[in-house]
Amino acid sequence: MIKIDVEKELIGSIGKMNLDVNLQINEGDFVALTGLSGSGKTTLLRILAGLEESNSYINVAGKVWQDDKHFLPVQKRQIGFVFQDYALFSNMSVIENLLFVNKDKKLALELLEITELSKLKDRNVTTLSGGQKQRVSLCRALMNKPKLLLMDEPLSALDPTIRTKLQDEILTLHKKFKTTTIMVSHDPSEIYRLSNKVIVMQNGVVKKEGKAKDVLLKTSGSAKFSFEGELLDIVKVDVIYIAIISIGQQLVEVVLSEDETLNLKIGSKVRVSTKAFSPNISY
Ligand SMILES: Nc1ncnc2c1ncn2[C@@H]1O[C@H](COP(=O)(O)OP(=O)(O)OP(=O)(O)O)[C@@H](O)[C@H]1O
Repeated sequence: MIKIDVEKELIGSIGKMNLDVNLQINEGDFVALTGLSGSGKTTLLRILAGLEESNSYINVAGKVWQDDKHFLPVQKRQIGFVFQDYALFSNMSVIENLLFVNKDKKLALELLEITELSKLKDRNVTTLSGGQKQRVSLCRALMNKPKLLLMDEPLSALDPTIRTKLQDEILTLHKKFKTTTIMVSHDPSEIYRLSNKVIVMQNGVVKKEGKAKDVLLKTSGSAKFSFEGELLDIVKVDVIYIAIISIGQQLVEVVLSEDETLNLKIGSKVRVSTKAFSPNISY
């Protein structure tokens, strides 16, 4: 069990903001941390890692990492950290990056095998693609068998195909090593696939907590499905109008009557939903 009671006064974009988070996380949980920009997600990870001062109580598997008398420094907190920008040692090869953390060559080779990096093990990390670098970073974070793996938007710089592949590898590694994980993500499909618990932060506090299907799904009533997107354009074709909406990586067209176009503004967020097979659009 991981018990966290974090307090810190932050200076937010509209003035002072209290980061005030009280959580219990079970060992082996995969927690997704989400919420608007500036809500305190990265600061929470940094506090857990011991990179930031705060008034906090942090207890991991019965060991106090931090309370009003103790402050375990970052190198003693058995954590693995994966950042968006990889943070690899650029003068080293793939395997050297891993062995720098821990000399366990058997574990290093096993991690490289799972993430399909075995053939690249002697390559300098600067010659790798973004997806390969992030795999190395993930393997390196697991080399000291952390009690807690912290990942701050690890896949957000990668293109969608590579991203899905890395999600699969993260899942495989999580099943094998059962490392308790907290991952910051803004991507609902990623959160749904990976996590067994979602925490939504807003202005420094936990706004919602629960399983992805209870926290993230917005379909309600008789709506069969529903997507959020951005209205890019409305094009007139003969007597009808077609709204062009970007949803994730896709462009979607929805036919509208002239009346329906009146309240829509190009650039605004819209929701495309369907009841039975008749799509409608609301804003
Ligand atoms: N050490 C600090 N002292 C005071 N304020 C801070 C400190 N660190 C961060 N902040 C402020 O706290 C707020 C939360 O920042 P944080 O980076 O944790 O947000 P976030 O939810 O991770 O945002 P994003 O999704 O954009 O990365 C920001 O307004 C930031 O300026």
